[in-house]
Amino acid sequence: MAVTKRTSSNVLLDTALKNFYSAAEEMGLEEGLVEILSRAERKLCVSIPVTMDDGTVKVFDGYRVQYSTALGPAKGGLRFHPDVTMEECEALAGLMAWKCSLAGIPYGGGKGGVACNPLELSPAEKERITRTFAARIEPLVGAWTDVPAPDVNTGGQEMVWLMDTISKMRGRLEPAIFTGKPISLWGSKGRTQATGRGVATCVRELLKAAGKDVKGSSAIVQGFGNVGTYCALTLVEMGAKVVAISDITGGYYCPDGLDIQKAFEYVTNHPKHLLDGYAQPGLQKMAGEDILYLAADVLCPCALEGAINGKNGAKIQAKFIVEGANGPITPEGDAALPKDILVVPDFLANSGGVVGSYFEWVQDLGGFFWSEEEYNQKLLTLMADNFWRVWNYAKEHKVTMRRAAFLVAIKRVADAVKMRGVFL
Ligand SMILES: NC(=O)C1=CN([C@@H]2O[C@H](COP(=O)(O)OP(=O)(O)OC[C@H]3O[C@@H](n4cnc5c(N)ncnc54)[C@H](OP(=O)(O)O)[C@@H]3O)[C@@H](O)[C@H]2O)C=CC1
Ligand SMILES: O=C(O)CCC(=O)C(=O)O
Repeated sequence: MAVTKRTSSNVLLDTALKNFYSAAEEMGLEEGLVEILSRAERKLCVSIPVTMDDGTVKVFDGYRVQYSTALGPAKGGLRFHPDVTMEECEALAGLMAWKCSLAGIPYGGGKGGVACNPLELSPAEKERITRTFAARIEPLVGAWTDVPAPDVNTGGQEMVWLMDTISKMRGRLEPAIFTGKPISLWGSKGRTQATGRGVATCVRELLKAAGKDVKGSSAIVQGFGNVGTYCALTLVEMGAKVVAISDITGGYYCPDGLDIQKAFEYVTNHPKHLLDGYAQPGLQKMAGEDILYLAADVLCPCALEGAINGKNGAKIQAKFIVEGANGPITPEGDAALPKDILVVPDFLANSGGVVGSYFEWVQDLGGFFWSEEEYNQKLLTLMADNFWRVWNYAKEHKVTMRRAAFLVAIKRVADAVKMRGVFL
C-alpha cells in the first residue's frame, strides 16, 4: 500500500512535507513511520479575547502545535506576526522536530504563535494578549510536555508574562516551562545571543571547509532582530566585514563595512527597535530586498521564510548562504540559485537557539546557573561538531547539506518512535 502524500496550500507546510517525503523515500523509511512522521501529534487553536486600550474588544487567533514528542518534550518558539496560521505553525513545529533531533538534544518539536501585529499594539495590549494566550494553552505546556521559547517578535518580556501566568494558575513557580527568559528571572547567560552566535559559527566552519578564512570575508545579513543582530555582531568579532543589513524599513549598505555595534545600539534605543534613520559615513540606503543581490562571500538570511524564491534565486551573487531564519529559501529558490552556491540549512545553522534553550532548561531544572564562558564554550563546540557531522555526511553520500541534515534527523526520530512503539 503506497503512502498517500499530504500536500498543503501553505507554501511553508507544503515545502516541509515535500522535503520530508523525499528524504523518507531516499532512506527507505517504512510506510507506517512515513504516515506517523508526516503529521503533527497535537494541534491546539485558541481564541484570545482582549480589551484594547480604547475599550473595544478584539479576538485574536492563537496556536500551539506539538509535532513530535518521541525524543522528549515538544520544544520551539512562539511567534507574534499577522501571518501566523495553523499551517505555518505545523510546518515550523516539524522543522523543530528535525532540528532538535539533528542537534542531538532530548526534545521533540513544537511551535506556536498569535496572529497579531505587534507594531500596532501598546505594551499593555501585548501583555494582555500574551497572558490570555498563556491561560488558553495552559493544558499543553509543562517542563516535561511542551517548552515554548521566543521567536519572531517575542523575547524575554513575553516569556516572563507566560511563565508568570502559568505559575499563578498552578500555584507554584514554573521556570522550566519557558526558555529565553531574562537572566534575572531564571534565564541563562548567553541565550539571547545563542542563535546568532551559532549562525556565525556555521559561517566560520563553512568557510574553513571551503579553504577560506572568516577573517577578512564579507557578509550580508538580512533581518536585524534577535538572530540577525547577534549573527552580525559575532561575524564582526570574528574579523568579517558586514557590508549590508536590513529590516522592514529597508536595506543599509556600506561596501567598506558597516559599524554593526553602532547599528545595534541604534535599534536598541529606537522606540520600535527599527533601523529607520540609521546613518554612518559611506552608507547607501536601498530597498530591503536589494541587499540580497549584492556581491559578498556569505549571505545570512535572518528575517522570515521565503526571502529567496523562484523569482529572485538566480540573482544571488554570494558564494555561500547560511540560513539564520527558518525556511528562508523555498524549493524553487533552491533550484534557481546559481549552481556553485553552498547552503547550510536552517535547522542546522540556527539550532544554536534551541541548543541554548536546552542549556537554560537544564539550569532551571537543576536550579544552578552557569557562567557565560561555560555556556558559550558548550554551545559553540556543539555547533561546530554538528556542522562537521553534516558536512562529512553530505560529502560521503554526495548529497546537499540540506538533504544530509534531513536524513540524519529523520532517522533519530524514526528510531525513537520504533523503540517506544507507535501507540504512544
Ligand atoms: N529567536 C530565536 O532564537 C530563533 C529564531 N529563528 C528564526 O529566525 C528568524 C528571525 O527570528 P528573530 O530574529 O527571533 O525575530 P525578530 O522578530 O527578532 O527579528 C526579525 C527581523 O526580521 C526583519 N524582517 C521582517 N521582514 C523583513 C523583510 N521583508 N526584509 C528584511 N527584514 C525583515 C524584522 O524587521 P523589523 O524589526 O523591522 O520588523 C526583524 O529585524 C525567524 O525565521 C525565526 O523563526 C530560528 C531559530 C531561533
Ligand atoms: O529556543 C527554542 O526552544 C526554539 C527556538 C525556535 O523556535 C527555533 O529554533 O526556530
